[in-house]
Amino acid sequence: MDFNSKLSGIFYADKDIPTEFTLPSLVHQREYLSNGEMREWNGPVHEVFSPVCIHTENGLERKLIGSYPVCTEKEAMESLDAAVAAYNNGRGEWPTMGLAERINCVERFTGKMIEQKDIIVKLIMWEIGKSVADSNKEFDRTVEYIYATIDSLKNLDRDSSGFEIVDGIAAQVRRSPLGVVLCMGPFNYPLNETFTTLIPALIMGNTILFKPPKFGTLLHYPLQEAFRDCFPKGVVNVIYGRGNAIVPGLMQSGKINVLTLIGSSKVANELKKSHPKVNRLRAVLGLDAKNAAIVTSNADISLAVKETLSGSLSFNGQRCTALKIVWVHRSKVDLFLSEFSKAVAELKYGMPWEKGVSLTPLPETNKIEYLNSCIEDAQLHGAQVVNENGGQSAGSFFYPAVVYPVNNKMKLYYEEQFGPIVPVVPFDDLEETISYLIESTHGQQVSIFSEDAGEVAALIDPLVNQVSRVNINSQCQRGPDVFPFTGRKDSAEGTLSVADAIRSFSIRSLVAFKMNDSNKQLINQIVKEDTSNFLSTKFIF
Ligand SMILES: NC(=O)C1=CN([C@@H]2O[C@H](COP(=O)(O)OP(=O)(O)OC[C@H]3O[C@@H](n4cnc5c(N)ncnc54)[C@H](OP(=O)(O)O)[C@@H]3O)[C@@H](O)[C@H]2O)C=CC1
Ligand SMILES: O=C(O)[C@H](O)COP(=O)(O)O
Repeated sequence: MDFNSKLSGIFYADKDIPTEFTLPSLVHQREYLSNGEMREWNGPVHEVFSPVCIHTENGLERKLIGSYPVCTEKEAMESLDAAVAAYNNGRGEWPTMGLAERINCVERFTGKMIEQKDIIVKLIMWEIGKSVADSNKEFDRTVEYIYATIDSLKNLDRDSSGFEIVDGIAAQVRRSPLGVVLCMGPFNYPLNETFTTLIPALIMGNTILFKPPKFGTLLHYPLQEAFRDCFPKGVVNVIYGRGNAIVPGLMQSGKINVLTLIGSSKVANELKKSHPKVNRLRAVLGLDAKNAAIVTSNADISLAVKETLSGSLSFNGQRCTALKIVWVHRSKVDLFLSEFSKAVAELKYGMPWEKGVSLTPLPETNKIEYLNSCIEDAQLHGAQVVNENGGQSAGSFFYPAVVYPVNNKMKLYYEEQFGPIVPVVPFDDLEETISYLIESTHGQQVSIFSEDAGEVAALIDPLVNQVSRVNINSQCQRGPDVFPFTGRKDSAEGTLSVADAIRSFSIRSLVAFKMNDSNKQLINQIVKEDTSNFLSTKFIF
C-alpha cells in the first residue's frame, strides 16, 4: 500500500466512530447572549465542519457537527451597548460590587462550567481536532487558571488599615477596572486562551463583549447560560459571526476600552489602528511567534531531539510557543536530522480519540495548500524534505515534513508556519543565530541546547534582550501559568500570567490623604467602611 492510501485509511466511516466519542447530536446553536438574555437568531448560520473527515461515496469529507449564528454588525453593536451600559462609566452594579462578591460570581460560574466538562471537551476535540487527552488537559488547565487567579486575589497582601503612610501622606492603592473589554482568542486553544483573558478582565470589574474564534465556537455554547445566570445583565455578552465582518465596526465606535486578542499580529494591528482614540485604548495581546531552537556543537543530541520533537510538533505545531525553526551546528546536523526523522516516524498519527495519538487532522481548510506552498518555495531555493513520507497528505491530515537546509531566501525562514513543518538551518558560528533573533520581527521565546555552561551563559545575555523567555535544554512553552507570559517586538503587548493578567485588566488609582487633623478623622471613619474592593496598600502592585 502506498503511503497516501495508508493516510486515507486513518479516517473512519461515520458508522465506525466509537459512540463514546461521538457528539450526542448535531449542535445547531440558535441563540446568543446579549444584555442578560438569550436572544433567538433566525438569520443566516455558519455550518461547522470538523477537521475529522469521514469516508463517503464522494471520498473523504469533513464531518458536519453543527452550526452557529452569523450575526451582523447591528447585533454586535447592540451587545456592545449592553456592555457599555452595564459598566456605566464605572458606576454599574458590577464595577462597584466588592471584589469578594465578584469572586463569588466567578466561582459559581466555574462550578457550572465544570458540570459541562464532558460536552466542552468533546467539542474541543471535534471542532479543532485536538486529541482527547489534550482537550481534557486544556479544560483542566483552564479551571486551574481560574482558581489560581481567585487565590492570588484572595491572598493579596493588605494591612489592616488599608493605608500606607509616606512623607505624611496616607495612600490607598486601588486596582480599578478599565471599562468595556473586547475579548477574542485563537482557534488552537479556543477555551483556554479565551478564559485566560476573559476571567481576569471580568473579575477586575470590567464588562465583556466576547467573540469566539471561527474554529472553536460551538464549545462556548454550553457556557452562555452559565454567564447569564452568574453575572448581572450585560456584564458578559457573546457575539457570533466572522471577525472581519463584525469587529472592525466595534473598534471604530470608540466604545471599546480594552482590546484583548490572542491571535495574529496582522489582525491586532489593523484593529488597533481602527480605534478612533487609540491612545485611550489598552491592548493586551498575545501574538504570533517564530521561536527558534539553537542546538550547539556541545548539545546532548538525544535530549535535543526529544525536546524539539514535542516542541515543534505537539498539536501539529499549532501552538504560538511551538518551535518553528531549528538551528543546528554543522558538526551535529547529520546526526540530528537522522535521529529527528526517526523520532517523527515513531509518532502516532490518527483520529483525535485514539489512544496515544499526537498528530491529528488540521482544522484550517486552506492550511494544507499553504504548507505545500512553503515546501515548494523551500525546494525552489535548494532545500529538501528529508524525512520519509514528509509532507504527504490525505483529506485534512498532513504528515510532518522536516525541511533542510533552510536559508534566508525561503518563506520558512521568516514566516510562522503554524503547522507540522520543521525547518532546519545549519550554522557554523553562534553569532549567526544571535543575528537571526535580532533581525526577527518576532520575540517570544528561544531554546538553547548545550551542555557547556560557558556557552549557555554567553548566549543568555544577548538572547534575553531579544525574547521574553530563554529555555535551557528544554522546548519553549507557556507554563507554568504563574510565570509571566509575553513576547517582545511583534509577539505581544502586555503580559499574561495569573498575577500579570490581574494587572493587565486594571489600573492603579491612589486615594491620598494628607495627614492633617481633619483627614485623620476622615480616615478613621472611612476605614470602618467596607474595604473589600481595596486591593492593595502596596504601591508596587
Ligand atoms: N502569543 C500567544 O499567546 C498566542 C498566539 N497565537 C497566535 O494565533 C494565531 C493562530 O490563531 P488564529 O485563530 O488563526 O488567529 P487570528 O488572528 O486569525 O484570529 C484571532 C481572532 O481574531 C479574529 N479575527 C480574525 N481576522 C479578523 C479581522 N480581519 N478583523 C477582526 N477580527 C478578526 C478571529 O475571528 P474569526 O475566527 O472569526 O476570523 C479570532 O477571534 C497564530 O499566529 C498564533 O501564533 C495563538 C495562541 C497563543
Ligand atoms: O496558544 C498557545 O499556543 C499557547 O500559548 C501555548 O501554550 P503551551 O506552550 O502551554 O502549549
